Amino acid sequence: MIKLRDIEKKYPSPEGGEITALSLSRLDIQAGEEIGLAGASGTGKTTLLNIISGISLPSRGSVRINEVEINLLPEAQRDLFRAQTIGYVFQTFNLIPSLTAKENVLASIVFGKKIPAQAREERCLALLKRVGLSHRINHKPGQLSGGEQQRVSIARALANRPAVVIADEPTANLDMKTRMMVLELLREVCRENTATLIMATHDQEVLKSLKRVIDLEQTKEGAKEDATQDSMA
Ligand SMILES: Nc1ncnc2c1ncn2[C@@H]1O[C@H](COP(=O)(O)OP(=O)(O)OP(=O)(O)O)[C@@H](O)[C@H]1O
Repeated sequence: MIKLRDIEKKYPSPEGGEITALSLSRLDIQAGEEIGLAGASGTGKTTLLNIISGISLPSRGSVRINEVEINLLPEAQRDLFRAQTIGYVFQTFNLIPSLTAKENVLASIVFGKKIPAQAREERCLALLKRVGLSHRINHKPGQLSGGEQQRVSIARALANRPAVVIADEPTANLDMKTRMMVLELLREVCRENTATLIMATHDQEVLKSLKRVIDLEQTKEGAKEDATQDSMA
């Protein structure tokens, strides 16, 4: 359901010339898969997540999600497609500081779907309950722990019942105990919603627990031309 072909992402270098942030000949991801993205700092993990989600466009190549070539969509349509299809869990949570946990989740429901206000509210409360935060719905991000904020951001990412959940280092800012709990929660809720999960991480324990890992370091060095080859960790 996700197909990437001949992807290249270049950025202008501050010193002049260009930086190739990502070069990937082919990547296919099936619906419902759980994928880990590995590779040292700077190998292009965030770049790839941003390209899959349509946050940024590749310099070359095509990105198809459910047969829609998102890199060809005008920006407004691409934004709507992303809001309806993709849930993004950011490393730094990216919650709106002035809104409560419930309002943060509510704010991310796409109004284009014409969901009645009461149903929206019920969905938010159900998601916050699912992530174990029924007792914190009126807390603002500054009144929540790191693990709690990350759980709000998971609830928010799922608010539109996305087909694809993208998580960029979802456990990086959490302590050891919270890390595995947040990770398991993320995987469980994706399974319940039959959502595809794509997760960039440096965490070797997390990578070991995943069936399919794509190592961008290897693709970058040319050791592995085809990133669809899996590494069973
Ligand atoms: N806007 C930009 N302009 C110029 N270079 C950029 C830009 N964004 C990223 N890069 C470069 O592209 C490369 C890939 O960056 P990216 O953030 O995707 O790496 P990453 O694998 O996610 O790293 P990390 O594990 O440290 O988060 C890096 O070398 C980075 O310096």
